[in-house]
Amino acid sequence: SRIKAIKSVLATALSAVWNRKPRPTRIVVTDLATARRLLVRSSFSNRPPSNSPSAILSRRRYQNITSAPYGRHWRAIRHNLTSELLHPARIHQYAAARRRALRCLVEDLAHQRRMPNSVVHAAESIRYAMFGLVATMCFGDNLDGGHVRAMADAQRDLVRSISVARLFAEAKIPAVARLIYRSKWKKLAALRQKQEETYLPLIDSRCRHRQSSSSEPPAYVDTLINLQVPDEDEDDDDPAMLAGKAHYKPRRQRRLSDGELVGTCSELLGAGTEITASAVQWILANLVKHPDEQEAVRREINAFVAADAEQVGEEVLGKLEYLNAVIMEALRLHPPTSLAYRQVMEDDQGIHQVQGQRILAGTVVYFPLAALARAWEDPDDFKPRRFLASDDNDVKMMPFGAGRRVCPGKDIAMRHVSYFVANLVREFVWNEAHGDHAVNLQPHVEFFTLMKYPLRAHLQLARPEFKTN
Ligand code: HEM
Repeated sequence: SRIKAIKSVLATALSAVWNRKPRPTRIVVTDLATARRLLVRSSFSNRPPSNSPSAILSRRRYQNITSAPYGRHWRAIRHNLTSELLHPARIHQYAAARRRALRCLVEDLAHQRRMPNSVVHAAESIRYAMFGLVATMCFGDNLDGGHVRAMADAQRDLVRSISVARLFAEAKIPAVARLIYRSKWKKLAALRQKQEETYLPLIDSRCRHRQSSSSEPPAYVDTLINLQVPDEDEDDDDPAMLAGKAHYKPRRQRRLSDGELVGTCSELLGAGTEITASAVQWILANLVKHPDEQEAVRREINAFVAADAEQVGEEVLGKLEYLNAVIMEALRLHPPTSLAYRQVMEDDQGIHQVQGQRILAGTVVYFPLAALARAWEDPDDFKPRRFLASDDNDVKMMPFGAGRRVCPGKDIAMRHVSYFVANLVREFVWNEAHGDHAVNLQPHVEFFTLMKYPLRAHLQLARPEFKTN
């Protein structure tokens, strides 16, 4: 154990002295108007190199939409997502999958509430339901339940390992860092390996039996398998490309490699599950803390949905103004992605000044989304009504970011969040549990902003005359 201790002291000293890269200048923007002005500029279209496990392990060869530098590859994979899976005309095609996921979740919660101590562990149940739904959108129907759970666990382990990946990302000489932190590197590589082993058979089987039935909506993987992306090695000197012209066609194209396919699917599962499930939890947690607001949401739903209807249908969601106000207020107070950030690119319109400081190309600029959403009266209070009074131009927040890198999943995220919250409030009265199980609104900020103490509550059937389970 003494040798171990000496090794660990040596490792810390070594990494402190010569293994850290010099950091670029960093600036935090805390004023919403400035944030909006900057984020829509073309020079604010890039993020710093990604520190995700997949990017680090592939020595930044596997890029997904979030990690890809602004350019042709990013444009191709982002356009594929927004014009295929997330196209507004496609959203309804996954309604059956949403309904199935909701039914399983309601049954699970109803089952838990009948257990002896009756405290429902809602956080994990919501996350698994959301994961099953997004996995269907990603890989198609007919997924085996055990396989989905294995993927969900692998995904969570990868999210948890982000701080470890950062250690290697920040190393000046990566080979030395890999030597010093050999066991951490091995663990990281094993996680990624496990992910590949669970995803690749699904991708392969999709290649062989694509869209087994014509009624099945296309899966994300189908679009990725067919996707042609510009060849990395091609020169970036085409004038049409440089001018961002729509007719630009790269000379050489290629398909995504297996590693890129896994990384891009993992991005959809991560964004579609962790962030959305976290948003649902924050909303329900606030409704537990504010039973009067919860009752107002339920009253609104019951005014639009027949008492014996199986569910709050998706066609009703747009009419539920109070529910929407509650969702916006929770996103304002607890944006599940707490930070947007950019690495400034060269700009032909000159140098920016922010808060009296010159921003040069290469500077990393942070936009803390929760702090930017405080320009309201009583900013710490949960007051959904403020959104009933404001029109779109008046909405002083941006939980989905802004500019070219704005969240492409905004519409589907709002659909999933409102559908799940509406139905969960219609089925159950969410009451505060006591002692250690009481709702605690403290955040845990990592890659996403999760609840530090996952949501637990006492659930009571809201319409006992109609059997939930
Ligand atoms: C409530 C749920 C969600 C919230 C609050 C959220 C928020 C965000 C934010 C703040 C960003 C960074 C934007 C910026 O830098 O300006 C982002 C990026 C992104 N989001 Fe979401 N998101 C959510 C759900 C989703 C879903 C469901 C998907 C996929 C279906 C998704 C896919 C992405 C992707 C791919 C990016 C990177 C975009 C790029 O770099 O071009 N998000 N999201």
